[in-house]
Amino acid sequence: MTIALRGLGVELDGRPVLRGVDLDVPAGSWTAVIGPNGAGKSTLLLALLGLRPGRGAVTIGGRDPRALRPRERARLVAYTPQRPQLPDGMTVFDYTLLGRASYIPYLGRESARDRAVAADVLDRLRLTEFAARPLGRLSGGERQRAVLARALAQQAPVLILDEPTTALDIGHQQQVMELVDTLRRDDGLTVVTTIHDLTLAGQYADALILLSGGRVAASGRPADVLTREMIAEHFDARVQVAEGPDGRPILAPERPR
Ligand SMILES: Nc1ncnc2c1ncn2[C@@H]1O[C@H](COP(=O)(O)OP(=O)(O)OP(=O)(O)O)[C@@H](O)[C@H]1O
Repeated sequence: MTIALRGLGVELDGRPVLRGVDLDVPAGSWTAVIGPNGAGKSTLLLALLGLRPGRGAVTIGGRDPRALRPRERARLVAYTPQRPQLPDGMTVFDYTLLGRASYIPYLGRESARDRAVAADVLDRLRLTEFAARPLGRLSGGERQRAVLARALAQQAPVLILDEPTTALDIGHQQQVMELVDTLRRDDGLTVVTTIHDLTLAGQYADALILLSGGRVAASGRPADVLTREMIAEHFDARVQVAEGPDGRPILAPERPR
């Protein structure tokens, strides 16, 4: 499902946070939104969901998400926020089932299929052993995977993830990114994610969009965006950029001498 933004502008508290942002995400591709703290990345994702009013046009599969009812939106787009509020007393399984809410009739109960989908997602995220555990008794990384489980249970064709790997160790980072990529390839999901780990972004995304000061500073293939000069200019960081085995860039921080 294609996603398009044209001339997006968002103001918060009377201050421009995004200005003139254009974005095209082809169906079945993965775009990573990168940029320094405060650049507007999370705001961009909320605008894609139709949850941040602003100027310009937003379409997902040709439809304006701002015009959708919550149930319709939930079937079209699954979203994980950067800092989700979790009901600490709820079990991981019941929380994952919340992802099925848009399929459950009003005043109805979840079906056997809803429970099967939730169980399958927990299995794929290696969370089955935590299914009966309340969310308040999970580690930070386990909580983050539970949030992803709820989103994947929605089985929406578009997945929008705000910093999905921040609390994860390197093994779980790889596992989550691989799972998302498998879903993209096998089920044709369209993925947009913010991510601070630039090497990880470059390894998985088809395209990067670099936001800086609310504007698009660069966009394109990872090797074209993740250059030493771009990182210095927009992140004020010194890095070495090496070419990985598949031609994708690998960044290593370099201490100033
Ligand atoms: N609800 C809000 N009201 C007012 N200003 C906001 C609000 N949310 C974000 N901002 C401001 O908008 C700018 C962009 O914020 P945003 O969260 O989109 O940045 P980000 O690129 O996701 O940052 P980070 O990497 O730190 O998560 C920041 O200057 C932030 O202070």
